[in-house]
Amino acid sequence: MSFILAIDQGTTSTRAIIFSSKGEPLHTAQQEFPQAFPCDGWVEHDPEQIWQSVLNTCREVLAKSGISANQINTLGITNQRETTVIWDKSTSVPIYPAIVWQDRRTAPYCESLSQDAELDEYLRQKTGLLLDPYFSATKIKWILDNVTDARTRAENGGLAFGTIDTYLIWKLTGGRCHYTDATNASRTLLFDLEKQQWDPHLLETFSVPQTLLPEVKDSADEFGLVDPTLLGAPIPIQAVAGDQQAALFGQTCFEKGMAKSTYGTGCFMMLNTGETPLRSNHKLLTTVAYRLNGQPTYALEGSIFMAGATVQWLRDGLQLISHASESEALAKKASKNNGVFLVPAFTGLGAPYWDPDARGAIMGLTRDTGIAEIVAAGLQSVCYQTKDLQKAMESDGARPITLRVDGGMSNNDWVMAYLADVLGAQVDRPKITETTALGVAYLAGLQAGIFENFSALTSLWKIDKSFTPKLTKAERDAAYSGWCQAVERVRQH
Ligand SMILES: Nc1ncnc2c1ncn2[C@@H]1O[C@H](COP(=O)(O)OP(=O)(O)O)[C@@H](O)[C@H]1O
Ligand SMILES: O=P(O)(O)OC[C@H](O)CO
Repeated sequence: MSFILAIDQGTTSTRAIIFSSKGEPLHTAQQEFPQAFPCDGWVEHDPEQIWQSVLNTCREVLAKSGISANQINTLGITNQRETTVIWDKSTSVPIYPAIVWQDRRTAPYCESLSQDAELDEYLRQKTGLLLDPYFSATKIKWILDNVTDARTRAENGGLAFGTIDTYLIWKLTGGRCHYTDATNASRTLLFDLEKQQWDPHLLETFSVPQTLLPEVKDSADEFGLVDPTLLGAPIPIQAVAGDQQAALFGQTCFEKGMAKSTYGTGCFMMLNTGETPLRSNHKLLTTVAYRLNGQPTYALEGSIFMAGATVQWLRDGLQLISHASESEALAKKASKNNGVFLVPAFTGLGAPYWDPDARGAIMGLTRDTGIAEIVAAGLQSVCYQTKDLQKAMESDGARPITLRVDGGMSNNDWVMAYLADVLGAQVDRPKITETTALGVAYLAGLQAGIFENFSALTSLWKIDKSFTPKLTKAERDAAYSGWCQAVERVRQH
């Protein structure tokens, strides 16, 4: 019997899950950790608390499973992406809190470079990304520019940079290994997508010394052995992938044209585009989906900031519901075609608009509008935003042939049915919606020889429910055009 331990280090919580050799989640431990918002638009995590949550959940899941660390064949790490940590190599102590992907503090710096059309095009071609505080490069620069002596220490080789995967590998191996994988590297704004190496021109542009950077490995590779004093055995770390890429892998979207959309706090839609990177002309991101045996497979990604978070706002902000799941019954009661649109631009709009100054709005209110209509409009906004991404992908010449969904909000049947309606396409929900951890477990299992190949994994994907479109094209177009008009009214850029 083989066991795989997957660590899923997310934005608000850490999970450790033990999977069987058939990809079944057997035991789970989860721990939330604090978020810090020290200034308007700033979001920080304490890397030490993240590390403790990883240790705690790994120890807890082992203890409650009755499986000893010696019986764990392999370990995989999947993580919130872009979040930036810099630490001292000799003490392993971070020199500043982790700057989280949502943090907007470098917006003025990005703005100051935004007139440089040449740089913009260079970034698009080399990294597949765009100039935005979301990615790691400007966060690294901010730490080096603002922490006393940091730049000198970095230039002298005393500091290390990592996204969360890299920091965890460092800690788990007792400071022996400074690695990342190609999916995480491809989110830094410093990585050449085609050459698969750090780009010297971008290191210079963002004033990042090369000595800070980790070695970039395949997503299934040898990332070192866990220090046996931590979990009780030297478990090999054999897979690393950013969480959205891991979800694509867990959904077994191995063929060009297969897409997944994850509905958690935000929504991340990712389409496998095969072995050649496809640059978007519609502000989608080009990214590494996974890299195996030195060969990258690429993806097109659309990132939406508010999906489940809109439901949280309906619950905590407006107090219209007490539990996220109540939204489903309420939405069913809403009058049809009521003309109410909720644009959840609470922190601006993500793909394909990238408008940081847009703000939220509810439009089309009448005397008949009640709680049900507002809740339904909140849920529908997630579907319309996915439609925006689908359209952008199509305009880039990449139509998804399948759409597989996962994440907490995908359990809402009303939302998934409306999603199929708005997209005019079938939406498939698998039995296991914990696809992020599953994806990295699959990668670790491939490296450890537990799974033979992609077809062994494909056969493990099982459908829970398919949603097929019921609206006519005219109805679909009318609803979507109402959404587009609502978005136009909140846009600033
Ligand atoms: N039945 C539901 N209907 C609508 N939203 C839901 C439902 N269940 C969970 N959610 C939303 O999904 C999110 C939780 O999903 P999860 O995948 O755990 O997110 P994350 O990993 O980003 O924390 C929450 O924002 C919650 O509001
Ligand atoms: O931690 P999540 O699931 O919200 O995912 C965060 C993304 O990786 C950010 O790019």
